[in-house]
Amino acid sequence: MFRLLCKKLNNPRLSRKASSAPDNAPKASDNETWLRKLKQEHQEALPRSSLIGSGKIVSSRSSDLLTVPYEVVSTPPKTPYINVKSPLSNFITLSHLQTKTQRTSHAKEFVDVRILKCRSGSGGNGAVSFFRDAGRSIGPPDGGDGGDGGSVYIQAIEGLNSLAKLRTTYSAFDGESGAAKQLDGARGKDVLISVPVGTVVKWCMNPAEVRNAVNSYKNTDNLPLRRVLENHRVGLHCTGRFEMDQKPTHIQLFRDSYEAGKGWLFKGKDEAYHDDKDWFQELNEKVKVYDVETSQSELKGDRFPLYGLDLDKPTPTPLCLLKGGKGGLGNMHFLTNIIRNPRFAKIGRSGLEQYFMFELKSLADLGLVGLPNAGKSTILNRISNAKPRIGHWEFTTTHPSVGTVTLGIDSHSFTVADIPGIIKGASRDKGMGLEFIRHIQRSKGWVIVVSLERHNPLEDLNTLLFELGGIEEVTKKNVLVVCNKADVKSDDPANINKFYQIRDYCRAYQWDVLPVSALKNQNIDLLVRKMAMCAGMAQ
Ligand SMILES: Nc1nc2c(ncn2[C@@H]2O[C@H](COP(=O)(O)OP(=O)(O)OP(=O)(O)O)[C@@H](O)[C@H]2O)c(=O)[nH]1
Repeated sequence: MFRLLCKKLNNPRLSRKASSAPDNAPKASDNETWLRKLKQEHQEALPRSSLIGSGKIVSSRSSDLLTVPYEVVSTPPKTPYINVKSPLSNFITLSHLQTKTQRTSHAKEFVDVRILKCRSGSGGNGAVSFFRDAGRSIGPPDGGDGGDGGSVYIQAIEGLNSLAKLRTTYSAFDGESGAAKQLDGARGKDVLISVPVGTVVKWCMNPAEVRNAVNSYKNTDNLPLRRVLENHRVGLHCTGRFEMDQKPTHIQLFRDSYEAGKGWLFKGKDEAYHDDKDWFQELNEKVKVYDVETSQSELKGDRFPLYGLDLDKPTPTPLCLLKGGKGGLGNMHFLTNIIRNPRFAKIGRSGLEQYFMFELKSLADLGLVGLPNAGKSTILNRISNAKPRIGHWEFTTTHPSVGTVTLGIDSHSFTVADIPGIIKGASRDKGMGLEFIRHIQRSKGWVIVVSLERHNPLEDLNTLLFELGGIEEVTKKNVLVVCNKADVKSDDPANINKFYQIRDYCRAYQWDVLPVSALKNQNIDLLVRKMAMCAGMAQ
C-alpha cells in the first residue's frame, strides 16, 4: 500500500501539489470571491445564440464562383461571423477522391500533397474527492483539476524534401484526470508534424465525407469530377477585418464541447438530485460565466487562415495548429459557505479534430514548362547538378526535380524546377493535368520550352500559354522562351522560319527568345545567362 502511494506521488503523469493535508486547496472564502467576480465582470458575456459548425457542403451551385475564391453571404451584426461560401474544389484534391486504380503510378514515387487528420487532446476531468485522515472520515474537498489536452504543432525544417513520410493521422494525447489530495492531472503530450520548407497547409474537408457527397452529385450532374467540385460550395464561418470591407481572413473552427452550464460530473448523488437544489442552480449560474469565458478564449485561438499557412521559411519554433482542450475543475473549487460537500467537478473540454491539406510547393527560382518531349529534362541536366530522367517518349518526367545552376565561383546560384510535360487539355485534367503547377507557382520566372522539331511550335506555345492560365496569368512572371532542338534540320528554311515566327510573337510581350540545342550543347552558356536574368539574379 505504502509502495503504491509512493508510486502515485512520484508518477510524472500526476503533478504533486499537496503533502498529507489539503494546504493549497482554495478556501471557501477564496471560491466565493472568485465566483462573485465572475458574475460581476462578465455578466454581459453570457452565451449568444448557439452556432452551427463550419465546413458544411451546401449544395447550391454557381458558375460565377469559378473565378472568385469565396462569396460573402452574411456579415455582422446579422451574425457573429463573416459567413462565406467557397467552391468545394478549394478544400479537396482530385487525387483524394479517385479510387486507387485511377491514381497514376507517380503518386507512389513522389508525394507533394497529403490530407492529414489532426486531433488535439481533450482536457482531463476534475476529481471529486474529500480529505480524510485518522480524525476525520470526510474533510474538505481536495479533488484536483484535470490536465489540459495536448496540442498539435507544425514546424517547417530544412533537410526534408517530401511529404511521403507523414502519417495519415496525428493525435495529441488527452490530459489526465485530476486526483485526490489536490493532484492535478498531467498535461496530454503534444504532437509535432515536421514538414519541408515550402509546405502550404490549408484547412480542408474530410475526404470520405466529400467522396460520399460527390458520388451523389455526380449521378445527377453527370459532369466530370473537377466540374462537380467547382459547382458545389462549402459554407464557412470566418473571422476577419470587421470594420470597413468585412474581409474574411480566418476560418473559425468549433469544438464539440459542452455548452455553458453543462459538463458536470457527479459522484454519490446524481444530476437530477443536484438540479433540484437551489444552491446548485445558483452556483451553476455563476460557473456558466466561467464556461462562456473558456469557450470564448477557445474560439479566439481556434482559427485557421482562410488562404492557408505558407511555410516558405524554416519556422524556428513550432506553430500551434490545434490547441488541446482545457482540463476540468476539481471539486475543491466549489467549496463555499453554503456548499460544504461539493460532490461534483467539471469534465475536461474537448480537443479539436480537423483535416488539413499539406501541399509541397517547390521554392525554385525558375520553372521549366513545355509540352512532353520538348527537352526540358535535357536542358536541366545540361545546366545544373540535377539528374532528371530523359527519354524519347512522352512523360519521361513523372515528378518534379529541382536543379541548382551555379554561375561561377563568386557569383550567385539559382534553382530550376522541371515539371512533367503539359498537354492540350491539361487544365481539364488531361495527361497529368496541372497538379504539378504548384511547384512553379512561387517561381519568379517561367522558362517555356518549345521544340523546333515539331510541326508547328508557335501553336505549341499558344497551347502552353492557354493551359497555364492565359497571357494575363503568364505575364505575372518573368518569361523566357527557349526554342530547343535547333540542331534538327538546322539549315532547312522552313525550320528557321518556325523560330522567327516565335520570336515575332514574343516581341509583343517583350519576352526574350533563344534557340538552343540541349543535346548538342549549343547556345547553353547564353541560355544560363538569360535564365539568371529571368530569375532576377543578373542584369
Ligand atoms: N535532336 C535533339 N534532341 C533533343 C534535344 N534535347 C532533347 N532531345 C531529345 O528529346 C527527347 C526528350 O527529351 P527530354 O529531356 O526527356 O524531354 P522532356 O521535355 O523532359 O520530356 P517529358 O519528360 O515528357 O516532359 C530525348 O530523346 C532527348 O534526347 C535537342 O536539343 N536536340
